[in-house]
This record gives sequence, structure tokens and C-alpha cells, in this order.
Amino acid sequence: MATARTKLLTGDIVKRAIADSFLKLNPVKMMKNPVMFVVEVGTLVVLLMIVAPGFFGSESSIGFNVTVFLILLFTVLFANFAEALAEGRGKAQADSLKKSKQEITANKIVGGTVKQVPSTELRKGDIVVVEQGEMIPGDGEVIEGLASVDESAITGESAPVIKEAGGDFSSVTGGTRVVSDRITVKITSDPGESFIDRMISLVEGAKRQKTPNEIALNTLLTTLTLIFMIVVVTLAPMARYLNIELTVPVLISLLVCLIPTTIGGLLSAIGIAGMDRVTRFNVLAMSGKAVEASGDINTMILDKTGTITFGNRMASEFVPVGTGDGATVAAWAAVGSVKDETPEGRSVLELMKKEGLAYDPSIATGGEFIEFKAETRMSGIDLQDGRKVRKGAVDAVRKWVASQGGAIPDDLEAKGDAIAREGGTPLAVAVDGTIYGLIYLKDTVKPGIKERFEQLRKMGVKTIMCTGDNPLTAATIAREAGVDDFIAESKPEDKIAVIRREQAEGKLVAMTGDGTNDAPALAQADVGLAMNSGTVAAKEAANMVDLDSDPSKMIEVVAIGKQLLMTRGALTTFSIANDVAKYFAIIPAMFTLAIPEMSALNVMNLGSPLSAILSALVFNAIIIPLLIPLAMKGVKYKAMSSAKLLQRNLLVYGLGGIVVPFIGIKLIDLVVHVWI
Ligand SMILES: Nc1ncnc2c1ncn2[C@@H]1O[C@H](COP(=O)(O)OP(=O)(O)OP(=O)(O)O)[C@@H](O)[C@H]1O
Ligand SMILES: [K+]
Ligand SMILES: [Mg+2]
Repeated sequence: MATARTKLLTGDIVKRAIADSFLKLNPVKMMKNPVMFVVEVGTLVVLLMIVAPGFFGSESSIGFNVTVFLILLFTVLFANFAEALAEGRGKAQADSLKKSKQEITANKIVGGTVKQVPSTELRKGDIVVVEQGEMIPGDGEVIEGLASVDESAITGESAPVIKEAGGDFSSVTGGTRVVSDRITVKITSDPGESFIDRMISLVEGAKRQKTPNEIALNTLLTTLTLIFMIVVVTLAPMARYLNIELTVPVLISLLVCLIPTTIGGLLSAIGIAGMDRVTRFNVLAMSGKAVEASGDINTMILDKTGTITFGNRMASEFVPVGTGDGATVAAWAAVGSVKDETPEGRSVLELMKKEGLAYDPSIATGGEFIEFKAETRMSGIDLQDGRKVRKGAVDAVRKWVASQGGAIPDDLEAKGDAIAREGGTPLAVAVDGTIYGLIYLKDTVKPGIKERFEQLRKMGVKTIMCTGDNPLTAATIAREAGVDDFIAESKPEDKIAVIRREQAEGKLVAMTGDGTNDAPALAQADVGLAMNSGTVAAKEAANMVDLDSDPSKMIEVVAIGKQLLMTRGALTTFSIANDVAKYFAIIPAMFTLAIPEMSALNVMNLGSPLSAILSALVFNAIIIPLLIPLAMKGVKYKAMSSAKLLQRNLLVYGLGGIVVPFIGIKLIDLVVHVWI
């Protein structure tokens, strides 16, 4: 499960964020955020008026100008602080990763002999040997041997994992430690491009690019800012025509209150925090875009075994067919499983032991093991005496027996279907032309998975279960788990066909995978979540990697993505609605300043025109830090359709956005009015 590796907020992170808030005042950096850049320019203009009064021809009191200057400065600092705080955790994490990335000495194989070289000199294709107790010097694939590896440096999980040559558990990560045995590793990354390097630049946010959604929103905010600038600039000559003198600091205050500073100040913090939430969940997103895309997902493709079910498909019964008897099925099932290292194969031998059944393992001596393959859906052994033993999916074994010229027992289909209808997987056991019986493999649907699919449905996400299993088993599990659709007897390449079909209908698709044959589909999916235990090819094709290798995490990742989009929408609504109240506080005040008879406009009954302006400005500034917790944690997440969500958000954050500042400004005014 996810481990919180770095505490949410520490004193150090806060201290560093405060310092960063000042560094971020650098106008070159500020320009990337047009809304806050306008506030910064306004701050400088007011400062100039304090230093060189009269330069602009209007005369506000120096006290008022200094107050406006300070409030504006804090507005910018608060926005910078929000961003710096969101970045802080990542930076702290990057520091600890960098520490773990010390120089390692590698045992490189050069021309048959071992040569010690620094790990920084390793290139793609180099072969190294790693012994017990040593650090693995770079990312790679095990090409020989088996070892248990402590990967806690990257996963935070202290229990070591087994890595072995061939298959889906062959990839190793540089900076992890071999705790037992010895492996030969082929390096798969050049210096600076390793998994830890990528992790560091990710958590540091060095390569954080704005997502398409963020860019669109930024454009909207910039446009709004431009419109209000034009409004405010043209207001001055119009007012002068009416003989109303509006001073520059008052106009700047008006401008700052009207432009969407709340969302402008919190926008990047929301994005960073979203990525951070995914990271804290022990999922590594290669880009912010991937996190956002997961919030927009329409279709999710899930494996049956291990994702929807526990995946420890266990042999639970031997069922004879035709003229066979229980003991014979069991014996041949066992002979066909002696070298089968899959959980299914091992469980056959365990069931033998449990039931006290005997068989003669020496029959298998010298035989040629036939490994299980998803393509053939069979495994077995070719014995030295020429007999061939097979076990596998019923239709696969039936075809194989037919090709050997054998007959198919009458009761095979009915007994196989009976197992499948219960959600089990029947494996037929055959020797040459004879089918002796079935192995009943039991798997259990994970508790609570039905409720999660129910939630996904409410969010408008369609779930499709893909399985290599037969249609009957698939249908039973699909019904039990409550998925919307399923594909049975699917081969890995079928996934890519499903993804393309859904995408052609304009849907965004998410999937998980771990094998090399999953790589094309992982690349094709809009969100591809690879398992850290999986192959290098799968991890490179995906845009997310789950360090805990739990495929069902896809469901939570989608929820986090949705929450990110929701938080951004909610705060944008709140920010824009806010401006309505500020407008009613400031505009009447400005005019009452010039024409006292207009005090009837003072609908909010604020103390004085000047205190009204200052109160609106103070509210505008402090709402940013007040909303930082919400921006970082995300709005409370509820599973519902986007249309309903929009309605609810408009009600809560739209209406709230109008009401809250009326109360806030009124309260601030009560204090400010006493002061001036
Ligand atoms: N060790 C094995 N020996 C023989 N046959 C097997 C073995 N493991 C599985 N099978 C058969 O092959 C079929 C396909 O297995 P595979 O692992 O490819 O898919 P799956 O696990 O059923 O589906 P998924 O993992 O995609 O949900 C299984 O349904 C089963 O009938
Ligand atoms: K504002
Ligand atoms: Mg499988």
C-alpha cells in the first residue's frame, strides 16, 4: 500500500517556501503568471509614487499609498508562497533521492573478466554482475540468476522483492540493493536518464510543463485581466470628464480587486499538489498531463486476474472426466506441473500435499518442460519415454488432443462449464490422446471492488474487463464484480484493439499492464499505468508507474485526476464570483470619494470610502493563503456525473464566492475603519 514517505508539511518546507516567495518576485519569473505579474507592476507603480510623489500628478495621502503598497506586496508574496509550498515537498523528496544516488562501483564484464568501474561510466548494453549486499549500479534487466532486492529507496516498501531472468519480474532499478544471491544485469539506460534521475526531475518539478487545461485557463485569466485593464484605464478620463478625480493608487486597487488574483495565485499550486498526491500514493506520473488525463477518462480497461480478483488462482479440486478417476487426474496434473513456476502450477502440487495424494515425480526426470504461454494457454512436459502431458484452458487442450488424434470425453464440456459458471477456471489435463479430467482453479473477487465500479459508473467511467479465461468464467466474474463489459479469451494484443475502438469514439482510455506485450497498448492508452515489477519496455511505454505494483490503483489515480480538475474548477468559480462583491465595495466608494452625495451607493454600509477600498484589497490578499489548504488538499471528492458536479460546484463555490467576500469585507472594514 501507499506509504507517506515525506511528511506533508515540515518546518523546513515552510521556511524554505517563505524564502522562495521572495525569490519568485523576480519579474522574469513572474511574467509566466500574467495575472500576478500585473499585480506586481501595480505594486511597483505605487512604490514609485511613495518615493517620487507628484510624479503622476495625483495626490493621495502618503499613508494610504504605503498601505496599498504593503497590501499589494503581500498579495504577490502570498501567491508565490502558495506555489513554493506546493513545490516544497517535492524538493525535499528530491533531496533525499539525490542522497541515495551516490556513486556506486560497478562490476562490469569486459571481455569475459570483471572490471570495476564507476556507475557513471555505464552505458546502455553494458553487462554487470551484482553480488549479495551490493547496490545495483544502474537500471537494467536481469539476464542471469535470481536475487531478492531491497527496493525501499524508491518504493518505500521494506520487504525485498524477487527479481529473476526472463518473464515479467526481470527489471531492476539503479540504487536498489541486492540482499541475497547474485544476478547478471544488462544495463538499459545511459547516465542521467535513469529511473531515479527521472524521479528527481519529476518531484523537483524541473520539467513540469503546463497541461493543455492549465494553458486554456491561463489564457482565459489573461484575457479577463486585459479586459479589466482596459476598463480601469478608460475609467479615469471618463471620471475626469465628470469632474471626479481618481488617483492612481485607487485605480490600481480597483484593478487588482477585479482581476482574478485568487485563482491566478493558486493555479500552479493546484497542479503541483495534484501531482504530489499521485506521488504520495506511490504512483509516479511522468507528466502533469497524465494526471489530468486520468481525470477525464471515459473508459478503463482492467485485467481480471490480480486486478479484479485476488489473482492467486488456486487448484481446489481434481474433477475426473470420461473413464478417468480422481487419483489419475491428480497424478498427471502433478507431473505436468513439477516445473511450472506459475502460481497455478505450484498450487497443483500444494493441493496434492494437502489431500495426501501421491505421484511419482521421477516420471518427469529428463523430460522437456513446456512453459505456460498466454498465446497457447497451455503448459506441460514432454516425457523422456515420448509421452506428452498437457494442462491448460479447456478449448486449447481439446484442440491439442484432437490434433493428436484423440477422442473428447462426453462429459468434458458440461463439467468444465459447471466450474466456469461458479467463476472458477477449469484446466483440462491430458496425456497424448486422452483427457483424464479437470483442475478446478478458484479465484476470489476482491471485496469492495463492486462498490468501486459503482462509483466509477457514477462518474461516467465505463469499465471493461479483459481476461485470457473462457467466456463463462469471465461472465460470472464480470457479473460478480459489476463491470460494464468484458472480453474473454483475449490475447495481450486484443487490448490495443479495444483501446483504438474506444478512442475512435472520442473516448479517453486508461489501462494497466506489466508485460512487454502490454507495451504497445500502454503507449496507445491515454493513461497507461505500468507496474514497477514489470518489464522495462512496459515502464517506458506507460506514462505512470505504480511503485507498489498494484493494478487496481488505477481506480484511485482516476479519482485523484478528477479531484484535481474539480478543485481547479471550483476555485476558478469562487475567484470570479468573488470579484462581484469587491466591485460593489469599491465602485461606490470611489465615486463617493469625489461626490459625497453619492453615499447612497454605499450598499454595504462601509465605514468610509478609503476604508472600503482598503478592506476589499485586504480581503483580496488574505483569501489566497486562506485557500492554500483547499488548493493543496483538493476539494472534497464525490463520485457523480460531470453535469451534476458542475451544478453542485456552481451552487457551492459560485454562490459562496459571492456571499463570502460581502461578509469578509464588512468584517475587515469594521477593523480598518477604526484605524483610519
Ligand atoms: N500455469 C498454467 N498452465 C496451463 N494453463 C494455464 C496456466 N495458467 C493459466 N492457464 C490457462 O490459460 C488461460 C489464460 O491465462 P492468462 O494468465 O493469460 O490470462 P488470465 O490470467 O486468465 O487473464 P488476465 O490475467 O488477463 O485477467 C487461463 O484462463 C487458463 O485457462
Ligand atoms: K481579484
Ligand atoms: Mg494472467
